[in-house]
Amino acid sequence: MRPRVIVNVAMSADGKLSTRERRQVKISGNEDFARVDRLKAGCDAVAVGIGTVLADDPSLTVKSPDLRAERQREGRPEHPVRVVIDGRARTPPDASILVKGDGLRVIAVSERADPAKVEALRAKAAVITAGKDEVDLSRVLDELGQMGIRSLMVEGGGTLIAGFIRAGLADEIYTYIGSIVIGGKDAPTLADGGGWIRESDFARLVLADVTRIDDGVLLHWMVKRT
Ligand SMILES: NC(=O)C1=CN([C@@H]2O[C@H](COP(=O)(O)OP(=O)(O)OC[C@H]3O[C@@H](n4cnc5c(N)ncnc54)[C@H](O)[C@@H]3O)[C@@H](O)[C@H]2O)C=CC1
Ligand SMILES: Nc1nc(O)c(N)c(N[C@@H]2O[C@H](COP(=O)(O)O)[C@@H](O)[C@H]2O)n1
Repeated sequence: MRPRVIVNVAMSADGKLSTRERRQVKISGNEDFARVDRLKAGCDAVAVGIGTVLADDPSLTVKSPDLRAERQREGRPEHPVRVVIDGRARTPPDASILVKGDGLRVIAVSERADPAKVEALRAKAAVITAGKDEVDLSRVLDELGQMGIRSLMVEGGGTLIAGFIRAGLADEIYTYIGSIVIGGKDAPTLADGGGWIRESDFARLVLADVTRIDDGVLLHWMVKRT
């Protein structure tokens, strides 16, 4: 059974995830970061693209000691399984996602990844090879499902999220819209890459909830199945 895919991003009022040079920006306030931590703690796994690892060096750990303790009481590991979608095996061996906090890591690579880099990563993570040039996200979800993962939070960035949407694999999207304008036509957005041209290809969403948080607003969308 494939995991349910829940996308979460924070964007500026003009829809940007970071600056045009891909520098991380604090968009969420404390209340929203706490919500993100709860969402992550409720999921079996959390994924980012290699672009986010190289730009932000996130750890993707659960930050709240109470939430980590709750997971352990429930017989779950302290942190969700941390997953990097990394076609060419470019994850640095000292990346925070590999060295901070206990628990399983999964790196999903394509057949084009350098075998020596893949072998080096195997010392720190389970490696899934799926897809010829790009990572085949559908196969990755199948493999994660076989590992018992039922829910996957996708934290970004925009290229990876577009990949999940394009493949029809995203189930829910949380967008926190903060009270800043970042600007720049080349700054990352929720769904980067080539985008879609035909209206029939656009993902269709149903608005499930709207909540004021900090100085912004949280939108919770369900992705319509076509
Ligand atoms: N505000 C927020 O909530 C967040 C912001 N960000 C920002 O996003 C930026 C990074 O985003 P991106 O550069 O778009 O990188 P990304 O994190 O989306 O990674 C994209 C890369 O993943 C690899 N990939 C392999 N297979 C793929 C597939 N099937 N589909 C898509 N990608 C695949 C490709 O090498 C691709 O270039 C950073 O500036 C970061 O700060 C990232 C996460 C959350
Ligand atoms: N939810 C949210 N709000 C913001 O304002 C952000 N800048 C981000 N960024 C993403 O959060 C991840 C950080 O992970 P760790 O704290 O290192 O575990 C990372 O993927 C950022 O891009 N998110």
